[in-house]
Parts: sequence; structure tokens; C-alpha cells
Amino acid sequence: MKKIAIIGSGNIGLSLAKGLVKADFAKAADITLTRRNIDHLQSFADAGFVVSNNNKDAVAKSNILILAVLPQQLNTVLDEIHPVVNPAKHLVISVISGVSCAAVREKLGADVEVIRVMPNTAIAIGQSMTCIASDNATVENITDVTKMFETVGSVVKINEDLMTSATALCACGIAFFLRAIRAASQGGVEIGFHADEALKMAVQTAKGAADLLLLHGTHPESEIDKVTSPKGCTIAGLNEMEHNGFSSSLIKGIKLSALQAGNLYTKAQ
Ligand SMILES: NC(=O)C1=CN([C@@H]2O[C@H](COP(=O)(O)OP(=O)(O)OC[C@H]3O[C@@H](n4cnc5c(N)ncnc54)[C@H](OP(=O)(O)O)[C@@H]3O)[C@@H](O)[C@H]2O)C=CC1
Ligand SMILES: O=C(O)[C@@H]1CCC=N1
Repeated sequence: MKKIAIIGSGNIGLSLAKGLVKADFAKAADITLTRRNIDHLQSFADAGFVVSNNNKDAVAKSNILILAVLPQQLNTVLDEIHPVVNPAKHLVISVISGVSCAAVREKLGADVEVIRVMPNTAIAIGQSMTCIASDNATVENITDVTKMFETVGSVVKINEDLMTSATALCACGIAFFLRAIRAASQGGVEIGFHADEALKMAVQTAKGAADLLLLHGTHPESEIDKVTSPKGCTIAGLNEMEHNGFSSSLIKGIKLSALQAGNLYTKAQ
């Protein structure tokens, strides 16, 4: 029987909890959500989740332990739960950016199996791109955790040294693509649409573009070639965007996010 404790139920912890229940991976009653201010979890309590501000108690009652606090909040939590973490009983999953499996074990004990997982907020609707890495978990536990996260999106197993890159591309990436959609809708308003219709059109167009790549398995440029008629309006707009640094700004932003993701924990010490 899976009993899950999510320690630090904020944006990603709650997205994960919603996704796991929506996917029928777990029942709400089998997931304990913790945070210090549990008043903010009332709607989740109403939906059947167990809510608590007692991390030790939540850990003691679970076998899958998901760490989802901010990097700068982690050490306090690890010091607190250390006495009740049992390597024979608990599998530790950390979604915390910039914190290695080894750093978690330094606080919880060398025998504890730790799997690092980097999902994104689309996990709430079963559409996460989740990257997984571990330096000491058994093949069986990695397989189980892969299956768990496959119920809420796609999973890629990577080497741990690429985890901060995965954070930038996939977890931060949600915000990057959302900002691109917002910009497109703002352009739509300038050329004549009301804001609500412009947003709806931009969202569906973005979804169509992503699905073309997913369903055709093609490269973006090959799909772009089908849109850019010779002397047409698409290539005119696209080249204007490139002259203004469209691709370059995305690449630079992703590189800076990856750098920052790698420094989150050390900066917090
Ligand atoms: N947001 C995202 O898209 C993603 C985030 N991540 C990673 O997930 C982690 C959480 O990020 P995010 O959800 O955005 O942050 P939030 O600030 O939204 O969530 C952190 C939660 O931890 C709780 N918390 C803090 N201290 C404690 C404590 N001692 N015991 C129990 N709960 C505590 C906070 O609530 P309270 O103050 O009430 O205690 C808060 O709800 C980060 O490490 C981030 O790098 C990873 C992938 C994606
Ligand atoms: O912005 C952050 O630091 C976190 C990590 C990835 C997404 N949000």
C-alpha cells in the first residue's frame, strides 16, 4: 500500500498531489500534505487529502517521502525528519532544484535511497515533462518511480549532472512558453482581436504547434517550412523576430536559468 507524504505542499507539491489523484495513482486519503501554514490547505483537506503541519508524523506514516520545499528551507526540514527516516521503509524523492542526492543523504543517512525528480506544473493535468536521476537507488525503485511519474506525463531518465539543465528546460520552461503565448496574444490585440479571443487563438495555435511535433515526430524547422510560403507573410514576421533576437533570447534565458538552478542550494547555505 502506497502512503505518500509531500513535505512542503506549495506550488509544485500540490500540482503533483492533484496529478497523482487525477491519474488514479493514489487516493487523496493516502497522501499527506505538509506545510507550516495549513490554513492554506483547507480546500485540499475538503477534497480528502490528509493535511498536517507535523513533518515527523507525516514521514512516520508514509513510505514514499517527497521533498518539495524551497532549497533554502531544506536543511531545517532534513534535520527535523532525520530521526524518523528509516532506510528500510522510506524511499525519498526530491523535486528540489540544485540539491544533489548526496546532499540529501548527508543529512538523512548514507543508507537512504534518494531519487531526484524534476517535474513541471503541468503535472497537475497529467502533462508533465519529468526528468529522473539517482546515484544510489535500486533499479526496482527507479522503475517504480518512473512508472509513478509516467502516470502524470512523460519521463526521461538522465544523469544527475544534467538535473539543473533539466530544471531550466522543462520546469522553468513552462513559464517561458507561457510568456511566449502571452506575447503572441498581445500581438493579436494590436492587430484587431479582443484580448480573450486573441488569447484563445494563441493558446490553441501553440498547442497545435506542439502536437504537430509530438504526433509527426518531426523537427520544428520541417514544420516551419510548410508554413513559410515564398515571399509570404510568415517568413517576413519570423525573420523580423529573429532580427530582434527571438531564438537568441530563449537560448540565453535557458542558459541563465540553468546556471541559477545550479547555485540555488549553495547560495542558500
Ligand atoms: N514551482 C515549480 O514549477 C517547480 C518547483 N520545483 C522545486 O520545488 C520546490 C518547491 O517549489 P515551489 O512549490 O515553487 O515553492 P513554494 O514556495 O510554492 O512551496 C514550498 C512549500 O514549502 C512549505 N514549507 C516551507 N518550510 C516548510 C517546513 N519546514 N515544513 C513543511 N513545509 C514547509 C511552504 O509553506 P509554509 O510556508 O506554509 O510552510 C510552501 O508551501 C523548490 O525546491 C523548487 O526548486 C521543481 C520543479 C518545478
Ligand atoms: O523558479 C524556480 O526556482 C523553480 C525551480 C523550477 C521551477 N521553479
